[in-house]
Formats: sequence, structure tokens, C-alpha cells
Amino acid sequence: MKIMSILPVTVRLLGRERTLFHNQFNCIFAKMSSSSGKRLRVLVDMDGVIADFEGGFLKKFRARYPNEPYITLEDRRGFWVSSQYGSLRSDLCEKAISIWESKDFFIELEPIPGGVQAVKEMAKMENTDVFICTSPIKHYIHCPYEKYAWIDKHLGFDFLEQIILTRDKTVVTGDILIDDKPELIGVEPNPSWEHVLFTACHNKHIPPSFSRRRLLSWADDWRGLLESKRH
Ligand SMILES: Cc1cn([C@H]2C[C@H](OP(=O)(O)O)[C@@H](CO)O2)c(=O)[nH]c1=O
Ligand SMILES: [Mg+2]
Repeated sequence: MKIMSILPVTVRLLGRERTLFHNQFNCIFAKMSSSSGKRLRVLVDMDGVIADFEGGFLKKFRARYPNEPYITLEDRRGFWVSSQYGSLRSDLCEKAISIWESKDFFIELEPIPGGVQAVKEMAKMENTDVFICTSPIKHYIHCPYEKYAWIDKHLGFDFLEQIILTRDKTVVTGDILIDDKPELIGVEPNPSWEHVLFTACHNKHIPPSFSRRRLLSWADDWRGLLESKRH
């Protein structure tokens, strides 16, 4: 229910009659419905979930350093690309970093199959709020701008309202966070969301765990996952 009228509304709140203008009413109503668990808040990570960071990295690394060794996506292990390249040969760590610090790296990432469609669909579901919750790299000259530009390009201008840029996802509240990073740590020891691990080349070897669910891809049952959080 949303009140669009500019007329004030009289409601009984905490035993007292109050006159509220429509924006105050809508604000209180939104809070009531979220605390009663009616609306589902879904946080969707960007790189590795809807934007193909790993594929984009490998393509550009091979193009810029054609004579250097590289790690196939099949052989990727561990979240940080630069760590695995650094263990291959120490100078490759910096060369790897030079790729995602370059202009156009983030905007040119290909969408992960099914991701954009799934996000658009879940955003249209009743009682569902979807946010893109993504961490920018600290080399900030291109990345934050390009993340916004990517969302505009693939999800549309209105979706810019739904972006949460943060280096610490534990302080963001939500019911579910779909993210490819195995360890999400920050200042909040008990985040409100359930972390559902999105399968990526770097985490596919992590053994299954009873305490953490996975989404294998966007062809997996993400609708069922959302439904399971509504009860
Ligand atoms: C350095 C690095 C960054 N990233 C992504 C994760 C973050 O985006 P996201 O939160 O959208 O997944 C962003 C900054 O670290 O870049 C990787 O996925 N692998 C890496 O090795
Ligand atoms: Mg990610």
C-alpha cells in the first residue's frame, strides 16, 4: 500500500492519534512491512555474480602480456587473482593488478549468463527489493564510475537507485547476499543476511558445507532460494 495523496492521513500509532503527511506515512509503512518480514531484501554481488571479472581479466591479461604464463579458469584457486599469479612468479602479481586498475576494465566486463535477466525478474517480484552490493577497488579513478556505467548499460538507468558501493558488506542489512567471495568479513560479526555462495571458477573446489548454501549458476533455482527466505 502506498499513499500518493497530498492530503494528511490520521492514524492511531502507539495508542495515540497522529496526523501524518503521505511521505511520513509511506516511510513508517515501509518500516512496518520490512520488520514484519513481508518484504524480502536481496543483495546481489556484481563481480563474479553478474559481471564476469575472471573471464575479463584473463582475456586482457593474455592480450597485454602475450609472452607471460597465465592461469586457465579451470586452474584458478583462491579468491584473489593476484595472489595466485604472484605464486606462479612474483612479478606477475603486479602485472595482474595492472589489468583491473586500467581504464575500461570494469565497464567492458561481459555479463555472466542469466544474471542480468534474473536480477530484472527478481526486481519485478512482489514484496522484493533488490540491491547490487559491490565493493570498488581502492584504485578509484575508474572503478566506481565504471560500475555505475555497467549497471546503467545492462540493467538500466533506474537501477542506479539500487547500487550499494561498500568495502564492508557486513554493515549492509538484507535477507540474503548472493556473492562469490567465500569469506565476507567486516566490522559486523553477525550480518543480517544469509550468504549464499555463487559458484565461480575460484571457489568451485571448496567442499560443500551444511551451513552455507550455494547457487551453482543463474540456471540454478534462484527463485526457490528467494521463496525459502520468505517463510
Ligand atoms: C582483486 C580482485 C577483485 N575482485 C572483485 C571483487 C570486488 O567486486 P564485487 O564486490 O562486485 O565482487 C571488486 C573489488 O575487490 O573486484 C575479484 O573478484 N577478484 C580479485 O582478485
Ligand atoms: Mg564478487
